[in-house]
Amino acid sequence: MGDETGSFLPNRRSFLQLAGAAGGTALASGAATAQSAEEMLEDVELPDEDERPLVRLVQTGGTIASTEEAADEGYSLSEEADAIVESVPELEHFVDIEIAEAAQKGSPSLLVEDYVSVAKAAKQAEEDGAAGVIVTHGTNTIEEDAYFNDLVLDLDIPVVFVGAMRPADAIVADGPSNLLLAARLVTRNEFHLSDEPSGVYALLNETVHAARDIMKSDAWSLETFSSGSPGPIARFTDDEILIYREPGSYSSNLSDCDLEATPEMTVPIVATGAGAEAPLMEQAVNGKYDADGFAVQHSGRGGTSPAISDAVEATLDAGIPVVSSTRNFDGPASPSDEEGTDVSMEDLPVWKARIHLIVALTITSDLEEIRETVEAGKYGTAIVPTSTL
Ligand SMILES: NC(=O)CC[C@H](N)C(=O)O
Repeated sequence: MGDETGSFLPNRRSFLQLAGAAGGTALASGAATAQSAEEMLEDVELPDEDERPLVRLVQTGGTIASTEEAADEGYSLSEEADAIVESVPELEHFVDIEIAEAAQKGSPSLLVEDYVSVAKAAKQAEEDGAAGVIVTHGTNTIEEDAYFNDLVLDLDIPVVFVGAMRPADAIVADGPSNLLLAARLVTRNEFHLSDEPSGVYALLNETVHAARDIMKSDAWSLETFSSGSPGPIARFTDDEILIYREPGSYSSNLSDCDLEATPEMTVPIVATGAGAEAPLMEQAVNGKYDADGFAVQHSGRGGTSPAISDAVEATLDAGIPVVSSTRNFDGPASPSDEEGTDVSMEDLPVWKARIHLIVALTITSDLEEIRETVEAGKYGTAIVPTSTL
């Protein structure tokens, strides 16, 4: 791709002007308002039709694909993908958008097999010569699907998950501008890496996060995505994209996993709390429940209720892998201990630790090797081991 690829797309200011000219960005914007946007486009330098980069849009459900009518169903009713693209009539002048559907569901209803469908659609997009992939997604579990894809994919093109906190027909919908910025992102050279995976990202509210680090932090606010201490990868201003961290993948590369086997893995989450118990672990130890592994949410740097501690020990003795994360929003769980009886999932929340274990278990069920798959990621750098301080 040439150096100028990114410049085909309007900057934030001209996008806002265009959106204003289009009479807002609701799905309902009709022909008359689109015509005003056409007038605005006369002042912008447009690429020739055959120079527009191909971008594959993989659609799932969520608020970005819903109208206010669907509020009672938790914004899980999907609008057709072309309606979402039409809500940004300016887009087609800059990129050639092709639509692929993965799963028409709100994100809490998505299954691991749906994550596999997204991964396959992204691989197909690369094979078809796309410059990048945009996945429209509900924000509730966007971080799990994005992390899964970051683990299993090894693509030359970037994949960016976009969501919205306001439905498509809200007075100030955020989906359309997120979609436009996602198109800008995936066509930028900085996000096309040649010697390592180009990475999976999540974009909301003009900010770009690494799939490994992103977490939804607020159930209502537009500014809900947070990467905690590692911080976002980039953000858009009127004229620029400001890049704070090297683009690329921050996850371990587990693209040698058995993708088709991931939906078959059973990995329950066990969360600690005062007097909390772990009946599923006990059943797994007694052969009454078939689990491939467990993801345990500790308190602080590490520590569970006595019943969970006992159940973890018995589960590990039974040869069933257990990984440990912290319920704290930021900062890692304590490093794995030297006896190899624990796999620390660094700062991954337990729901992402579970996704990691699901993918890793298709490669190995050896605890030490699972630990290596975690440590192969790019979470921070411990320059002085704590034990030497
Ligand atoms: N803002 C959203 O997208 C959240 C609700 C939505 N149902 C989801 O799939 O996550």
